[in-house]
Amino acid sequence: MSDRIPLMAGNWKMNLNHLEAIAHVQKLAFGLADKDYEAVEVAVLPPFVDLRSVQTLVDGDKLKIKYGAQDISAHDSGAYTGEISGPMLAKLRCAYAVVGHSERRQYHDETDELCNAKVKAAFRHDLTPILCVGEGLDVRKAGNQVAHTLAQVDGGLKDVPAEQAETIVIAYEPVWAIGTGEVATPEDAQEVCGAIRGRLAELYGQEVADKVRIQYGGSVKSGNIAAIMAKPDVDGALIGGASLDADEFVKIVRFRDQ
Ligand SMILES: O=C[C@H](O)COP(=O)(O)O
Repeated sequence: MSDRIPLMAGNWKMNLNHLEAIAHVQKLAFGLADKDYEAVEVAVLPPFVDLRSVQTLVDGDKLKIKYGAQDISAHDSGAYTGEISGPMLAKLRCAYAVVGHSERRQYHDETDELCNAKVKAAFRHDLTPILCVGEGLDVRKAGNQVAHTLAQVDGGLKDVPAEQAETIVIAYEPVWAIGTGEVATPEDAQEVCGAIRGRLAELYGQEVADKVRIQYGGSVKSGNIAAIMAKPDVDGALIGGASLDADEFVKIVRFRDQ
């Protein structure tokens, strides 16, 4: 039995302004106010402009909800218009920074090389990267999902030492299942999450591989989370659309109640 603590992270994407963010986190806090969820770590990943509001609420009310950013610059400062740096996120006491979400790879041409630089930038500032990997529909149809995803893992972790790698979170998100309602089967999720852990063992040894949390992402809802979480190599979920509904997100966090 794994002692990895599941991580349920809500990726709000480009939704909820800073006022809506406050109302939303208050609803989550209310829904998670008892002790039942303590064995699950809960995080929200709001747009950058919401982070200060979320920080103020979490600090002020001593909430256990963690928060992080949806992206991070590979650079620490300088003439990079529009970018947000690791030191800025660390100053806001972010716990996490998402790296290489498929929407960044698709719409902003983010490569494995850039993702690797962002992973290192996050570690430089004590932020935990959530490295997103996963195949598109064409790759899945060709049956190459494992090789494709492991190449992204290799690229993202290049020259990352074991003591950092053991703290990373990897999110397996088959692109064809994101926002489509098309959820991967628990077996699909396990196939690739298990392969990712196997690759981590090859790269860093089994002890490190056993510490890394691997999430599944793609049309997760309260109705399918329990079956996905029953798989041995799935340690949580990266939740998009369903995380915008506070009641639904709380139900996902409480997957063990089902
Ligand atoms: O980061 C979250 C994923 O892209 C999944 O999004 P979704 O739950 O809306 O399918």
